[in-house]
Amino acid sequence: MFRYELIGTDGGARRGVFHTPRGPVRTPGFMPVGTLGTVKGLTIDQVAATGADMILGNTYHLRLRPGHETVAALGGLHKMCGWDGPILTDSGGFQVFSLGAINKVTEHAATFRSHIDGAKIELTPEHSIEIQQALGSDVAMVLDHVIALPAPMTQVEDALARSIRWAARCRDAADRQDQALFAIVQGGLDRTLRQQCATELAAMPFEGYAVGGLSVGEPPEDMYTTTGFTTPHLPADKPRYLMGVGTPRDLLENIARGIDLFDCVMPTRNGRNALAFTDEGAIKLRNAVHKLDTRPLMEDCPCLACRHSRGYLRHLFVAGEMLGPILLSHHNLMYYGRLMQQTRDAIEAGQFETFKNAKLAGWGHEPF
Ligand SMILES: CC1(C)O[C@H]2[C@@H](O1)[C@@]1(COC(C)(C)O1)O[C@@H]2CNc1nc2cc3nc(N)[nH]c(=O)c3cc2[nH]1
Ligand SMILES: [Zn+2]
Repeated sequence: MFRYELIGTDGGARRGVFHTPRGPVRTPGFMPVGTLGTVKGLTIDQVAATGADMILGNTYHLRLRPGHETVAALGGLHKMCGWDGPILTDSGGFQVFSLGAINKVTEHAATFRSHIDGAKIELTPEHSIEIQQALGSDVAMVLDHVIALPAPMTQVEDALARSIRWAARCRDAADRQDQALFAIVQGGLDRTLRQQCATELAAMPFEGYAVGGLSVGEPPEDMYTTTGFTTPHLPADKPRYLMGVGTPRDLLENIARGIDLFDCVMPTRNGRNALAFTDEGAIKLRNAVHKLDTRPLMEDCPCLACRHSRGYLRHLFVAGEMLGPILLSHHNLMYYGRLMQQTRDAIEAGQFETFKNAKLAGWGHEPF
């Protein structure tokens, strides 16, 4: 049902395919974030046109609204959204700690109040799996205990140990052949803790392995270092997914360190805020400098925004027209999708290092 096929490597970079019952996921690959069953502002066909093979949904958000039983009654996440490719759902581990109002963590569960109506919700490893099964995602994530960095070492160790125990409970609860379960490595920025955690989870039967606890505000170099000493301890025959990452530079730096899959709100969130990703770095469309610019964002981009001029896009944002965020979200996801396609080609050609350096040079020093 689920199989990771390693096609080739170039240094630390891997070119592969993650085979799933709903189709193949080309790696390295980027997953657009569809938190509430929609990639904000885009139709599912527009998302497909960006080259995405798999999209992400969120257990925490969908549990609160419209509710996992409602999603199930509407035929499950795929049918409800109209996406018949693979869907990965995050477990709620991160959202409870980043969005959930006052939460309490015991061995049994993470308890929080809904940020929507204040209802008290108890998220156990078993309940997270139950929700993800009701949503019908192809890949489920274990429930983990994510803590904000920086944190005292004792707190990092405590959350790490709980995350491993919760991963085992998720493994026991996840009994569907058609739904993969990915483990999540924690351990802060500590080399020893990360390697211990990766090794312990690698000894358990998971279909994939995520590196969690990063992209939480740490300096990019610390993220890259941490990924670099974690991936060698993950199984080479399973996909590796770096959660919540990142900028185009983050993607290439982490692909160089053995990461296969990514998700991040940046392309869509920044798109809604008039920031465009291009090979020359970020373009802030509200800037007056674009007022009379007749050029598209990028000459060779097939997206919906690049049929128009920068001047028009700026006008849409200045006027507060809803088309602005829609067009720029499409461009940014197309940029990420094309970047991943170019990366896969570069790895196959044994040119990844040259390709990465050329991209970094084009993006400049403070790219995004
Ligand atoms: C809260 C919100 C919407 O999620 C995004 C975004 O803000 C923001 C805030 O600032 C940026 C960095 C741009 O990204 O951080 C989030 C992206 N970083 C991230 N997502 C994660 C999801 C995770 N899920 C689980 N189960 N376990 C994890 O350890 C985990 C770690 C993660 N790290
Ligand atoms: Zn474009």
